[in-house]
Amino acid sequence: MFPRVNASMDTATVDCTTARDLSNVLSLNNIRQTLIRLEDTIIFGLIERAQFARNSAVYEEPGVEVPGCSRPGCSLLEYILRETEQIHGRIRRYTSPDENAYFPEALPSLLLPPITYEQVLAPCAASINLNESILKLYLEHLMPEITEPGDDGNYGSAAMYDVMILQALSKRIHYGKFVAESKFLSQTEKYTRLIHAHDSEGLMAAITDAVVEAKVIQRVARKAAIFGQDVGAAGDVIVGTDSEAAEQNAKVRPQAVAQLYKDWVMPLTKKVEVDYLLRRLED
Ligand SMILES: C=C(O[C@@H]1C=C(C(=O)O)C=C[C@H]1O)C(=O)O
Repeated sequence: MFPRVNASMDTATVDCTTARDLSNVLSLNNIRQTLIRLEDTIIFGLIERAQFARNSAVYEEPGVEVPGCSRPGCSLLEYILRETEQIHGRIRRYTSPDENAYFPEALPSLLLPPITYEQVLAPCAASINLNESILKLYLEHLMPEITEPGDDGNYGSAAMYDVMILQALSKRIHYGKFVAESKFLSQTEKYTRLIHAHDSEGLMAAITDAVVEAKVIQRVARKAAIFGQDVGAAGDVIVGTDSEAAEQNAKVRPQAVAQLYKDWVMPLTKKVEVDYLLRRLED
């Protein structure tokens, strides 16, 4: 996805990186397209997770017994998340500037030769990681909102979808670094002034686009209603998309997804943007 300098040994192999023009990577339109695509991943993940009960045992410490976990007494979710990062880490996932690990201190050595990426972001980007807040938001707010209370024993499936959603949320929210860089480049003087004045509120106001935010909220609610429909072989929609039917029958409530974006996803994305900008001029 991001431009790389030395294609190293595996140019012909499948990787998430393809050479692209830098101005393309930082065009706000392209960044917005990526954010829109990530909405699909997040909503499909929520739909998958919502078919299972809350299954609190997955999150308790210690809940389900996981003898192999590197931290004694850790939850099943932590175990699956850590182990997933071990596998993905070996194939360079967390060397890409658009990926952030939940356990960055525990990343494994690489199995594939390293990639040198184009320096798209300022150096501070590497140390901005809001995953702790994302995990907290997921467990305390999102999980109770999208799942029915109870225990259906599907611990593995629940944890697997939790990991998928957590990774997608993390990518979406940390994409704020690219949004911020793009906005900084398009109005460098204005942002430089705010950065020198350490004006977080001014930066927050400058990056905020209320019209875009309103569209995001409307779009994700609509997507949740559409993706949650059952479609017959002839293309007939079995569950209606009018708002009442959608709320009642949807696999994940459209309003819950809209609320998630309004209260958490966009505010955290903007926090990433402001954190990045405050440090944008550091060496
Ligand atoms: C992503 C942008 O920046 C900000 C963050 C948004 C978001 O998280 O979706 C939306 C609008 C802006 O307030 C943008 O302008 O497109």
